[in-house]
Amino acid sequence: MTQIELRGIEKFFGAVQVIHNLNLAIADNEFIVLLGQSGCGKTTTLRAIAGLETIDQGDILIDGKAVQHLKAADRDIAMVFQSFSLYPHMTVFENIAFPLRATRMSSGEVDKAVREIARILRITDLLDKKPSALSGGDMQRVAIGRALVRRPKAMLMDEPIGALDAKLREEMRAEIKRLHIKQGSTTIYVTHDQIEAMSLADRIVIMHEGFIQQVGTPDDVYSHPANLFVAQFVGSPVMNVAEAGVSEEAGAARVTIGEAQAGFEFPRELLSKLNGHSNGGLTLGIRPEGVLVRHDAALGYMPVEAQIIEPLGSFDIVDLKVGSKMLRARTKAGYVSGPGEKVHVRIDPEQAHFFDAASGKSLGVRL
Ligand SMILES: Nc1ncnc2c1ncn2[C@@H]1O[C@H](COP(=O)(O)OP(=O)(O)OP(=O)(O)O)[C@@H](O)[C@H]1O
Repeated sequence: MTQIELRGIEKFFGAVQVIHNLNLAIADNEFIVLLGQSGCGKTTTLRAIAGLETIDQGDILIDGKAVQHLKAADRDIAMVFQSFSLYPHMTVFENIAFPLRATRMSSGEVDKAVREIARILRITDLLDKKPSALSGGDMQRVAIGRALVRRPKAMLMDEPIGALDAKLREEMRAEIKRLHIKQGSTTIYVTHDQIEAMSLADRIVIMHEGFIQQVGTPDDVYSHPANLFVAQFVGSPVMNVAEAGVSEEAGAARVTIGEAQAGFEFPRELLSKLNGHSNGGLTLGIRPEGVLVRHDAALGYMPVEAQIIEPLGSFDIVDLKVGSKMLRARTKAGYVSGPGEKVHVRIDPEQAHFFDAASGKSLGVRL
């Protein structure tokens, strides 16, 4: 049982504040991913939990006990870094056994513990090898084994697979997930890779410039982004955003973007749901899969010209000019044959997001 709670954490480096009033409660066995661009404060947060960095304000509680004044060694937390920090002169077995040597375990118990963790990580056949004989992925498996072998209260991982090539990263991602399901330890994982975050996390913490932007399940942050930053940070290709105008016309709501004369038809209830934001200061967000494209004219569809087509294998991303604004749509591969083709476009109201243009906050409108 390990719960971790961060309360009102503030951190300065000199005069620069890099963490602002950070609050987060992590449940037992939860896999939390801190996600954000380089420099947003993820690593500093992780190091503060581990005790490798001091904090200027706030409390770090492990199982309800404040630990911010404890040394790293007294917090019983293991950490895995991006660089493979193995001892080169020791075998894999000795590397994994190392944290246990300082304990009172008998050599028989150490042997058993190392073999058990090696079995879970599928590295039993590597136990007699030296790190120099291992691939990058195997080195990181050993580093994870060494971190887990003493059954720490929590596992912290800082971009543990960031240095591996794409194929290996994918493999290791699955491995880390499998390991977590099997071992079930409270884990905090730092990455700037949203696919890694989406595939691993129970909940994702999205950070920007030292502030938490949103905490939620992968589906929450993708389907209900709290603000424009999250909306554009999560999802690839990125969400289209455009300043929008909303008016009432013929019993329906009409949403215009990019100074286009014609607008997109939305259900009338949009007007009441926008709560007075319909007079301006509104930003529309729509993911490429919410931009619907068809060849022939149909009710509610606007004629437009395709600009650029990006084939991405199983689907294409097609740039469409709507007034002065470019909207990116996701279509079946080859659906639009080339630039200049005339197609018809519509925005799926159910997939539309509306934000306050000034604050960037989501207005929480669901149609
Ligand atoms: N020891 C330090 N001294 C001064 N500034 C630091 C120190 N460590 C980090 N910073 C600054 O604090 C901010 C947050 O850094 P941090 O490493 O936590 O970000 P990050 O999101 O983990 O980024 P990255 O993915 O690049 O590690 C950055 O602006 C960084 O330059």
